[in-house]
Amino acid sequence: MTAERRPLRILAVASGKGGVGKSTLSANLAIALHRLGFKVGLVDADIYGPSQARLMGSEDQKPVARDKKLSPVSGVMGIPMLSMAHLVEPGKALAWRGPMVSGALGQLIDADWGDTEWLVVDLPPGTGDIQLSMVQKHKPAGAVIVSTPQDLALIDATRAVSLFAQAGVPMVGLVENMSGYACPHCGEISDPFGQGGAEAAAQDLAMPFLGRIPLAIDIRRRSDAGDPPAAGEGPHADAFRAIAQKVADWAKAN
Ligand SMILES: Nc1ncnc2c1ncn2[C@@H]1O[C@H](COP(=O)(O)OP(=O)(O)OP(=O)(O)O)[C@@H](O)[C@H]1O
Repeated sequence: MTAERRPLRILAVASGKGGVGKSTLSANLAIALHRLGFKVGLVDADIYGPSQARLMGSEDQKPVARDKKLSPVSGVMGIPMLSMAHLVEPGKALAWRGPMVSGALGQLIDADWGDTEWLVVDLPPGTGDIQLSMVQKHKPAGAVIVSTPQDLALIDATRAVSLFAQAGVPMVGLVENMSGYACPHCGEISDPFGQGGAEAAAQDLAMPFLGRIPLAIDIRRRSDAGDPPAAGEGPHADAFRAIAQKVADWAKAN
């Protein structure tokens, strides 16, 4: 009875640029952390373009509200989660201004998360209203930045890093996604976006490099089908687990 309830801590997953695989990483990271024994939940903070309901195979579920608090739905491996996709009709555009979006984000984050200890929050790309609301109101315990290896994405990633740094949010590290493509026919590895860019950028920014995820058809196919590779076995699951392990080490030390 006297045991202290552990506060829910937020792990923000962000990128400067869109389409670099932030949602894919967030879903797989949440699953990999869950498999490492962490009590994780997942919030899709991409209010205008939510994708986590699909990635986590929970599109058909509707959250209920109890005492004005939403109860999360259940994603892959029973991970509690919430996304605007659970609350609005599929395909319907949300024409909302900043304050409404910030209110919606608050409803998702301040839901009834039970004994969840870590909330992985998938942010929309860039440094706009949602990101500001996130750092000012919800104070993440740490941020993971996702980038592809090419220069333009890395410049944008640097901007995202700077937003969190200005707000005093600790950096967990940088993940390089879509690095190296293995041809499914001949096995030859090519680097459509260059190689090693994110690791070098992490060094320049004096932040840890958490690892790389290859550009792989299987990752796209399984994630888009609501069965993310981190939930299975194989080299992709191993790659996500290795990143989750580094995040877990950081979490234990902080
Ligand atoms: N490592 C990968 N290999 C292959 N496809 C990937 C990989 N990572 C992401 N994708 C695919 O790229 C597309 C964009 O990924 P995702 O939606 O995760 O990016 P995002 O950064 O969250 O995008 P947005 O800016 O729209 O929020 C998706 O179709 C996803 O399946």
